Amino acid sequence: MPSTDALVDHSPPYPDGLPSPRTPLRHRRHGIFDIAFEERNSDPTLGISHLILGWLRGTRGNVPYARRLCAEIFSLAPWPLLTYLACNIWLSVSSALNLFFLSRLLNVLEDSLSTPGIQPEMFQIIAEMWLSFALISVGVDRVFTQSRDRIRSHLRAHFIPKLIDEQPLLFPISGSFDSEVPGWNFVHHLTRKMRICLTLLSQVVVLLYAISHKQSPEKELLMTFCIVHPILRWLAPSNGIGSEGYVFWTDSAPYKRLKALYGLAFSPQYRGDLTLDGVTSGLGTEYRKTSGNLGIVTDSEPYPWVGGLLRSWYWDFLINLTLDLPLAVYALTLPSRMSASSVTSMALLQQATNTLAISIGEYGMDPSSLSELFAQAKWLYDGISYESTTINGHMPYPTDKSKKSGMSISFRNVCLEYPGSISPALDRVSFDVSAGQLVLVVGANGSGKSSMLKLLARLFDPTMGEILIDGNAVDTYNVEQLRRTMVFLSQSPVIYPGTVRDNICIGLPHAHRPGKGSAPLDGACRKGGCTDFVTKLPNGYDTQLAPTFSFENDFCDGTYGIVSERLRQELQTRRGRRVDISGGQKQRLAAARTFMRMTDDTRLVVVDEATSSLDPVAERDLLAEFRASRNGRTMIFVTHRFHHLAREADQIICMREGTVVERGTHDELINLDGEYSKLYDAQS
Ligand SMILES: Nc1ncnc2c1ncn2[C@@H]1O[C@H](COP(=O)(O)OP(=O)(O)OP(=O)(O)O)[C@@H](O)[C@H]1O
Repeated sequence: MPSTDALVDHSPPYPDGLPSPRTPLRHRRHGIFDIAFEERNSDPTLGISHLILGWLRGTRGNVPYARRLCAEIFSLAPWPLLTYLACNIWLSVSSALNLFFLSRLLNVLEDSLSTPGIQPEMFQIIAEMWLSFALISVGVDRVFTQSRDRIRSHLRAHFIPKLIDEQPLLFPISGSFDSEVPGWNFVHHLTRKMRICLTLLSQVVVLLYAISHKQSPEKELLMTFCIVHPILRWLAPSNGIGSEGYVFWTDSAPYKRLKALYGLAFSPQYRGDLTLDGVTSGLGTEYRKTSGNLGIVTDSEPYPWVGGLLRSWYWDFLINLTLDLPLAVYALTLPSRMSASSVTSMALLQQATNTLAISIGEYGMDPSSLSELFAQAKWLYDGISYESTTINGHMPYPTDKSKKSGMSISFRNVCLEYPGSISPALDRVSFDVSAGQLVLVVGANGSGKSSMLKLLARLFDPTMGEILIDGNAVDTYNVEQLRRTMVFLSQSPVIYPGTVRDNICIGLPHAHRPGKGSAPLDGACRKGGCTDFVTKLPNGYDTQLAPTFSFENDFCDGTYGIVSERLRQELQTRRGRRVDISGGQKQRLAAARTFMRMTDDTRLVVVDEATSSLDPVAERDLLAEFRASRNGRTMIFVTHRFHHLAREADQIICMREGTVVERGTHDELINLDGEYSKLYDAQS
């Protein structure tokens, strides 16, 4: 298998520290959806001790990372962090405090009912405290947001550059961080856990306090009934699905088709092509027909809050029943003792029980376990200290900087198999390219031309065989230095989010970045054939080609609520206009980028089918510019339209199905009447 970081997903298959699932998967059906989940702890005799032991075993290894992250965050932003924690503590206990004041107020009310006209100062104190409490809550809310944003800014500024500096193209970021601000998820969920626990604790204390201060004989009974609901809610067994997470999918063809039709009808990106493809009507009819095929089914996605998914119906029934138990018992069994005061007390107790139930529900919904959070801390430090698995040699390249020459390349029985593919992309490929040669690589689609060239830049390593550069195995050289001497213009050039200037100068060290209107930038632009269209852009080199940021996501597209047309236009002007450029212009811009990167150290230039969108004149001019910049460098062209390069090439490598079938000059190959002559004739 090719040993390459770009190919191999290094993110842990299962979060470090979590027990690796050994039990078989269980499946359930929910409407048109299939659900799969892992059943943990199927042996009931192992019980809770097994769970705790498993948790400890899984988490222990990551505790040092979590501790290190906590310490690092504290040293980065001590005051914002302390403020954030203090706010969290306040917000945790505020609902309990609220209840406490309410209970005190009701007690005073009760007392004043039995002894009219007393305790006006008590009323005043409670009212003042209540008001201050409300005011403090407003303040805390704002300070909470500010401290949160400060911590996030510190984390972003601290961790992202560290992660980016460590071989950004190779580190498998996706799957390891679920936040744009590394470390934030850890802080957020850890404090959330603390908050939920504190909330629960304070609410239980207030509830017990409220009950214990009642001077009624049924106190114990009440206390029991108030606690039954939360306890039941906590302990009610789930049917296995909710305990660790689950995946769901559907095989329903009509449902998938409905989704696709919806996407076609409402996604602006398809509009133009749909019209060109003649799909201007009939989508509605198709939708109606498919909808009929699907029928009336349960198609709400099986999220945990969907009724009946997590617990059996009788547990849900019991939980609901116990919610109103205190009031029901009070009303049914003790009617003789009911008074106005006991009704208000009951209302209070009921509210306390409900709040507690909500908090417990929130605890149950908290998706991240501590072990996952600790594993996230480990991922972060793994990312920072990430070392590429690509073998990095110690030999500098070029070995002799003063000698300006091209790169000599040899492939010896090179094979490449992409992970998961059924046939090799390259099968025992061998050839030699001398320094300074102009080489043409030709062959049908999928014959392995691009794969072969990517091996030179060590985007992948061969599965078998050997590649030599200037007579030495490619992995004896320092990868970075080797790559710096190669310039690639690829088949589908990417336009990066940024300005025209950013796009041409990307990859240049900051010190070498040209200023406004500098000669190297103008030169690269001219050689790439983009001077004309760039000068016509609204801001020339500084035209933004794609937005550098976007807040368009599932929740928000820069608007909130129902906005007027005037507001939309305001947003449009403020957001800045995105300039779209054509496919050919993109190729020209990418070519300019390639010329910009050519320096005295460049030993190899690879142009991989990079002129497919250019008009014939632009293609001819661009290839002429490349040839003019040869200057002793080795140059490899991959192209399907090669007749005007064929005679000039020192060597033509002709490929078919991952192997080199013919190799030589044009004159040698054309008379063979083989693959090459077939391809050549097809162009004429
Ligand atoms: N990243 C990849 N993962 C898996 N398979 C790949 C990958 N890239 C290429 N392939 C497969 O490898 C084979 C060779 O592809 P390659 O792109 O090298 O051919 P090509 O000669 O450059 O084709 P074209 O002329 O269409 O550009 C193809 O079968 C392709 O499907």
